[in-house]
Amino acid sequence: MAPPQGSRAPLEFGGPLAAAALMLLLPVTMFHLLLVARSGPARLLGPPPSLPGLEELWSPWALLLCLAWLGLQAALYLLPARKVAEGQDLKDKSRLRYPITGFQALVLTALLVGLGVSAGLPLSALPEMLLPLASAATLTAFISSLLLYLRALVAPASALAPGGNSGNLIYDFFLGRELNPRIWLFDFKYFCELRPGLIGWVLINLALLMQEADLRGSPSLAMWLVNGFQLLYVADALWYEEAVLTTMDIIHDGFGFMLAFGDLAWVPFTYSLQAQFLLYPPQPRGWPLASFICLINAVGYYIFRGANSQKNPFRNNPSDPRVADLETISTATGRRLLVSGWWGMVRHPNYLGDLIMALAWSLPCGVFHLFSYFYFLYFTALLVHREDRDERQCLQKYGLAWHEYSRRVPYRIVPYVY
Ligand SMILES: NC(=O)C1=CN([C@@H]2O[C@H](COP(=O)(O)OP(=O)(O)OC[C@H]3O[C@@H](n4cnc5c(N)ncnc54)[C@H](OP(=O)(O)O)[C@@H]3O)[C@@H](O)[C@H]2O)C=CC1
Ligand SMILES: CC(C)CCC[C@@H](C)[C@H]1CC=C2C3=C(CC[C@@]21C)[C@@]1(C)CC[C@H](O)C[C@@H]1CC3
Repeated sequence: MAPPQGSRAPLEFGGPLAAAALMLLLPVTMFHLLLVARSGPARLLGPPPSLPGLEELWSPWALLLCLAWLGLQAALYLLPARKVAEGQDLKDKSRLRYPITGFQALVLTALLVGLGVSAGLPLSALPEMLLPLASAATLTAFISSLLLYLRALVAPASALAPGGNSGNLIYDFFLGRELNPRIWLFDFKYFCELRPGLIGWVLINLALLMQEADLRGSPSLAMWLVNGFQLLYVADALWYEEAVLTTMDIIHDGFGFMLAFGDLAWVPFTYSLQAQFLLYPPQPRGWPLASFICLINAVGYYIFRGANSQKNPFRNNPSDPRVADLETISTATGRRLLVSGWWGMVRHPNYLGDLIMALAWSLPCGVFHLFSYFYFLYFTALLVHREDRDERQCLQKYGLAWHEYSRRVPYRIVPYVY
């Protein structure tokens, strides 16, 4: 991992002013999207048709529901694990241990929700509560970030993240100071990255599907497609949960407002926008078009999974038989870089697959509404920026070897384009 840099680390995300602007803009954008989504046909640009009153934005019940959800997911996290995985080497060469219970949590949540619905739980009423739930999640993210910031004040220097410790309060609050805040096996960042937000996202999607069934007699084909594609994505992330231990969020970034808000509020409430959109103008889709969209999603998934299933086993054990035949280059750190297979096509093949899937999730909503392409546009910007950050971190880690890799694999995300 990157050496400790503290206040000497170059500022990312445009520095303190941009961090302050993002802390305001991200929640505002999320509420804008939620407001226009329910006023169908949803328009991305321009003001929402009506502004909500305070009673529509805030409810103590929504806060209670949000906390109960976090409590349930925390309890599922702590269930006996099928495996306890080790993270990457820390600064002191030690490794943290992480329970692998994500997929189990998804299945148990599905069982509990199934039991609840059959006992009369009105899941299709959930979409009516999205605004107050988003407010509760945003408040929870702000308070958690504050507590995390305070906790970092007494953390040893070795526990701090390479970025996020500039000395500027706003910037450090945004990026997060402590790398792996945890109490024993309960790792707050790892927990938030995968559980409450991702599982919450598919639950909101399901509630929207049920609401559409209530409204129109049965869910539309477009709604089934969006639910199916996104469930596959979330189930995949939880099935391959261990892979998140090699992402930059876990090995490089501290846990601050960016990830707390991203995980707890942004993911469930904006990643479900396509399903929210589909509730209003009915989107009749025939099977030929649906099959074509499924094909696009399958291609994206094939690249995404193929690339991640080469890099993750390779990082855990370079002699793993699944990747032992791939060509590599050595680096001065002793770690090697893959230069063949998916990682010989572009330098971020997993991002390419992810973007193709993002497109497939918007297509069921038609091609005339920019709103349903919000996720695709945001995600393109996020991944281009993330790739650029990763590129700089890899250049710092691997120096000449990274130059050599970039020479042999000149394109970053899209072959012959970028
Ligand atoms: N849906 C969403 O909102 C988001 C989804 N994602 C997805 O999450 C997944 C993880 O993303 P992310 O952590 O950003 O990126 P990666 O999983 O691609 O990890 C980047 C790291 O991989 C290692 N690496 C890079 N090139 C090579 C190579 N040629 N051979 C071996 N190792 C290499 C480097 O770390 P090192 O060498 O130190 O191991 C680098 O820092 C991706 O599939 C991405 O699409 C990501 C962000 C948001
Ligand atoms: C609010 C800001 C605009 C930025 C927030 C970013 C976060 C939403 C994302 C940062 C990295 C993420 C990853 C995932 C979800 C989104 C966030 C948290 C995955 C868990 C999605 C599923 C993949 O299989 C793994 C991803 C790891 C990174």
